[in-house]
Amino acid sequence: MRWPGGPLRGTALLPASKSESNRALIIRALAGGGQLSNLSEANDTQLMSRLLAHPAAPEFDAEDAGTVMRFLTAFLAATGRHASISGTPRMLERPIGVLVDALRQLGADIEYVGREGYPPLQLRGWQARGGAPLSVRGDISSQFISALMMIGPLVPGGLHLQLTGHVGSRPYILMTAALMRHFGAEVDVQEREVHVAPQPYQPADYAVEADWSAASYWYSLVALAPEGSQLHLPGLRRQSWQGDQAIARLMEPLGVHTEFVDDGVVLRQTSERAARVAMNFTDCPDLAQTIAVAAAATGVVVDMTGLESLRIKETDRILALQTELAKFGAGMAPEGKDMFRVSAERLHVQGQTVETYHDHRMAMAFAPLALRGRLTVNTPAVVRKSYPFFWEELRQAGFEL
Ligand SMILES: O=C(O)C1=C[C@@H](OP(=O)(O)O)[C@@H](O)[C@H](O)C1
Ligand SMILES: C=C(OP(=O)(O)O)C(=O)O
Repeated sequence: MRWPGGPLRGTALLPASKSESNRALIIRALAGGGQLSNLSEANDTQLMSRLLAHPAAPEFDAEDAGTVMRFLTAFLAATGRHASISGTPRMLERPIGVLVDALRQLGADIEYVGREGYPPLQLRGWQARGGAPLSVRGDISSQFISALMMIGPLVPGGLHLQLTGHVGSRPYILMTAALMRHFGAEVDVQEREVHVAPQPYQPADYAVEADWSAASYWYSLVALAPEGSQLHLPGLRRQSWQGDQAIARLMEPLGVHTEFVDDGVVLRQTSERAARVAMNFTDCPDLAQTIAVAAAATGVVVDMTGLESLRIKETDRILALQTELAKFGAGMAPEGKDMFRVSAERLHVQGQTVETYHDHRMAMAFAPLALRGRLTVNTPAVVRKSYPFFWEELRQAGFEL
């Protein structure tokens, strides 16, 4: 792919939020009704929708979708299903023990088919128990906590979670609480405690917002594009439940200003770039790849912390970033405990090929480098997980693909 030159301008279409969509689908199934509009086109959402259409199926394939694996396991357990649930080879390397332990304490009969602590799982019904507080680690994946919260209204006496460890991805926990309340649940989230009352969900309608994580790639494109670039992204809200709205703040030092307009945002490139910044991704891990590549390309040195969960996502994202950034003369070096410094003297884009490691975010995070030279992205179809029409939008924006 390559960019023909000149500023980047126009409007780009975003997919709807897959995190909101996948929560709304689970909650609606438990509420027994409600109209969901603007559901995501992402494969992760299409998959969730298809699987929930046949809840009595004997086998479920969560593919490479973490939210599907974790949310559906809790849903199937709490609704007393007898079924197996599996996924891609990578999914079988992503932990699920914290969730299984908690579900067992709530009365679910679950067995590991293979390795202890990992999918695939065999579910054999549930004899609901409730009442006692459950201690749940918050430092592996917030998806375990969200999964438990969503079945909370079905737990006799309600659900009481005590969160231990350093809680990551907290905005996703708050998003879960917000959507549950929208469907009539009573949820209270404190620093280390979550309470869900045993009050049934009510059917409700919900219109899903556009996806801020997907928007991050357009922020990066505006940051790297020639002077005078500006872009309109419809569908994003100023009041958002998505923690990845943090991209608006994180991209200021990389030279992108956000203006909220009636129907979304307008991004403008500014000439004000920081020489060096520190950023923590504990609350927004999915933005780390976007920022790492954009920082390397704009010459901003970024000290990144809060990256612990990146090693257990679609791929080991730290290793993938280090390997692929090195091809462009950029580095992501460990600096003491838990910190990585991204820096590049001068980034050279001259015909390199980016590997994507079955990770949609690797493909989309590196794509903006095409503004600086000819670039090949291997297995581009990986974007289907969250943003199936990403390449089509780039073509519309003027890229030669
Ligand atoms: O709940 C969610 O929708 C998500 C939570 C985050 O995962 P972790 O909680 O595992 O960090 C995030 O990375 C993922 O893309 C979506
Ligand atoms: C980590 C991600 O998704 P999941 O955990 O739901 O597979 C992601 O979309 O970046």
